[in-house]
Parts: sequence; C-alpha cells; structure tokens
Amino acid sequence: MVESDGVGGLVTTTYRELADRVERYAAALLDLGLDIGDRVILESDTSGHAIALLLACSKAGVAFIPVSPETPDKRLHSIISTTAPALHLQSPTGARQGIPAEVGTARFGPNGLAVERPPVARVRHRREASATDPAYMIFTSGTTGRPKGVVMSHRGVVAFYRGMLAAGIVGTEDRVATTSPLQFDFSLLDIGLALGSGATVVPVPRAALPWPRRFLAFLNEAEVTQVNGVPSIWRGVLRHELAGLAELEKLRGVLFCGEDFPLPELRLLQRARPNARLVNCYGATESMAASFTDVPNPLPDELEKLSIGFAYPGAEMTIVDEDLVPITEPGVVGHIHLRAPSLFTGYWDDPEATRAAQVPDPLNPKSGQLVLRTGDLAYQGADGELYFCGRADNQVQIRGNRVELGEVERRILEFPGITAAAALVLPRADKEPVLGAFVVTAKDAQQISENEIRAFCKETLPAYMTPHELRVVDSLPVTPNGKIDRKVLAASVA
Ligand SMILES: Nc1ncnc2c1ncn2[C@@H]1O[C@H](COS(=O)(=O)NC(=O)C[C@H](N)c2cccc(Br)c2)[C@@H](O)[C@H]1O
Repeated sequence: MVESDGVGGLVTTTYRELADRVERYAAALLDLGLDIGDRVILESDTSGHAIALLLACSKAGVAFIPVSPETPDKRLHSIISTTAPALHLQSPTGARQGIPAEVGTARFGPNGLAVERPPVARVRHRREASATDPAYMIFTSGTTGRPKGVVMSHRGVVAFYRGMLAAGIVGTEDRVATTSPLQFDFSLLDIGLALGSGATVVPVPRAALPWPRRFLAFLNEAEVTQVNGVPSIWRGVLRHELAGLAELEKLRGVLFCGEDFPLPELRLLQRARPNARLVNCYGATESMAASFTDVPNPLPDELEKLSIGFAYPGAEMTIVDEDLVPITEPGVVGHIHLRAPSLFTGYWDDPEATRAAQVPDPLNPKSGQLVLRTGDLAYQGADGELYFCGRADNQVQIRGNRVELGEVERRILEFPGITAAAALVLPRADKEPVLGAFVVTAKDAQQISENEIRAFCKETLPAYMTPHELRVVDSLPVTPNGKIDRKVLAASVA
C-alpha cells in the first residue's frame, strides 16, 4: 500500500503490517460476537485500513457492504433497512451520523476498532464460513427502479481473481493506482489485482481526480506504473494536460472498464503513452467482470470499435437471439450471456430480479446450470471475439424507429475535433421524445457549430438518428462511480 497522508506526503504499509492489521480487525469483529453471514457496512474511500477491514470481514466470515462517504443518508438508510447489518464502520474522520439504533457503530483506524454502540447481542449459529457464503454486497446504482444488492460469494470472488490474474497484467514491482470509489466493485478488481500479484495498491485521493494537474502530480509522486479506472477519469487530463501525461516516467499500463472509451480520446491517450499496455475490461457487477482484452497501441486508423474479446479463462460469453438460439454468424447482434464461476449469488431479497438475470443455460436449459443474462448486446468478429453494442435497454425508439445510441455517438466522434460524445433520449412533455447529444471538443479545436455536426450526421445516419438537440460542452457530468451521467445531461435540457 502507498497512500496519501492527507498533508502532501505518502504513507507506506507493508504486506506484513497489512497482515497484522487484518488479524487485529478480524479478532475485534469476532469479539463483537458477530455471526458468520452477518453484514457490516464499511463506509470509506479506499485506504490501507479499509482494505485491511474488508479482508478481516472475509476472514471473520461476515459480508461487507462498501458505501462511499458521499452516499446520501436516504440511500444508506435504505441499504440498512434492506440488509439489517450488525455494524456500521467508518473512519475516525467519518461524518456520518444518525445510524439507526438497531445497528452497532464503530470507527476504525490506527488504534483498531473503537466501538461506539455495540451490535445487538445475537446467537451464533455457525462455526465457520463456507465458500458459498456472501463475501460482499455491492448496491448497483439501479438504472431502473430501486438499487439492487448484488451478493457475491467467496467462491465467486476467488474464481474471478484467478481468471483475472491469468492475464498477467501486473507484477510485484507494479504500483497499481485505483481510482474507483470502494462502493464500486471496480475497486475490488484493483485491490485483488495488486494483492494477488504481490504489487502495491495506490488509492488516488478522490479530491485529486477532478483536477488533471493534481491527478498527474499524485501519479508522479507515488511512482505509479498502472492506472485502473473508467474511461471518463481521463477526460480532463486528455483535454488539458496531455503533455503532463506524456512526461510521467513510470506509467506503463492502463486498464479501463465500465463504459466505452471514446476512440478520439483513446488515440490521444496512446499518443501520450505509445508504449503503454492498454486493457479493455468488460463486465457487469453480477459477475464482477468478464473479459480483459488488450487494445492495439496505436489503434489502426480504420478501427471502428474496440473488442471486448473473450471471457477470462474458465468463463465464456455466448450471444443468443431473441429466441435464445446461439448466434454463430459474425456481425449479427445478440444478447451476451456469460457462463462463469464468478456468477453472483443473487440480488439481496429480490428473487424475481435474480431469476431475470440468472437464466437457464441456453445451450443446455435442462441441466439446471444458470448463466448471467448481461442485458448487453454484441456481435462477434471473424475469430469469435465480441464487439459490444450497448445495453439492450439502451435501444431506444425515436418516432417508432429503433435507435442504437452508440451508433449515433460513433458517427459524432468521427467529426474532426470532437473527442467525446454522449447521445441520449430527451423526453418532451406531450410530444414525441427526441434524440439529444452532448459533445466535448479538443481544447484547440476551432469553434464547431451544432448545425455542422447535424449535417455531418445526416450524411450517413437516417434523419431519426440525427440529434435534434446538440450541445457542445466543456465537460461531461459523471455518476458517483465515475461514468458519464446521462440522467444529469437529460435533466440539464429539461
Ligand atoms: N469495457 C466496456 N465497454 C463498454 N461498456 C462496458 C464495459 N464494461 C462494462 N460496460 C457496461 O457497464 C455495464 C456494467 O455496469 S456495472 O454493473 O456498473 N459494472 C461495471 O461497470 C464495472 C464492473 N462491475 C467491473 C469492472 C471492473 C472490475 C470489476 Br470486479 C467489475 C455493462 O453491462 C456494460 O453495459
């Protein structure tokens, strides 16, 4: 571990110190009489102590639920009422108050666990953890309806880590910068990747992320060699500090996941880091992640789309049509199904949503094997590698025509000087919804008019796929997990 000490310096935690810390925390959790399978809310950003705690929870057989300090009270209370956790943990500087009385509270830090309100006494029914027990729950932002708690078992986590480590992304000398909030399972990939490779985890201070110079200065100072994060974490750096990115000495790898990396931005990244290994990681929280695909550096000029390749060793992605018949023909779009040992246990207390996501294996439905219906679309290339085509529920209807938002974005991104684009449906009171798009241009690009972009789209897209509302913006809003936030964009037009 190498982390900021909060006042401009760096603090190192060795594996030995981490192991001792885990032992102490696990003993403290067991002293509180928690039972195997109890839930613990871990409210924290990624840090040496938070990592020790999540390892201690697994050692003690309790499931951790990571939430960010920025999580609104309302959402935290909804998670608490849904999961009835035994304990809420936050750091000594944590500001959370008003935790419901039935939940124990404690603070964690250099002096171990400081209990404020002990968990209510409970009968311990179990003696040891089983691989199938819940290791953690991640509450998804719940694109539709209420947030769902993805329950992941110890067996699922270990199977995923084994598959990921086969890609040989980092080694013992690497310093892996993690930029996702702890509540986003992307951070668990970073932690498992680093610790599973004997490397160093380097949490990037959340306050530095929105400031390109501070972000780069931290990477430089911590001598980071690998940066993991969603594509949007690079937008500011690529627009304002490309030279600074090019000057970083130690950076040799970038892994991204969670959303498309706009190709013009990816080309800028590659120009700044011509020797970096770039990995496009695809996956959904319901299986942790599914694939790790090396990105050609530089991108071939004619490349239209990044591949999401093949699932990690031991897992397999299959695309099927609406009748669940596997698609074998290249270029035909289908629904991605994932057969994997890291399949989640289910959504907490939501058997119906679980059944919709865990479906009988389309090839052997009678076998009882369940596979993940990802909700994503893709087609396969000549060698069976997959190309992501957006979420099935992102297929929108505009004036009765089916529109793939990714296709609109791809065309807009071909306009010279445009580096990022977000297309979305704009509902309108008592009228047909229309297509909107927000674009970001290279800082030195000449003034681009919305009509020029519209005309450019009209050249290759049908009229209904040409954005009706078009805005050139300096930056794009992001969700708490760092992805482009289309809800905020749509609201900004309403
Ligand atoms: N590489 C891509 N190109 C494009 N679109 C992507 C990519 N990876 C996803 N997505 C989209 O994001 C959805 C899923 O969102 S999610 O559930 O919040 N999970 C995530 O984003 C992150 C995911 N859990 C993850 C990532 C890394 C490590 C771990 Br461990 C876990 C997928 O269903 C896709 O629609």
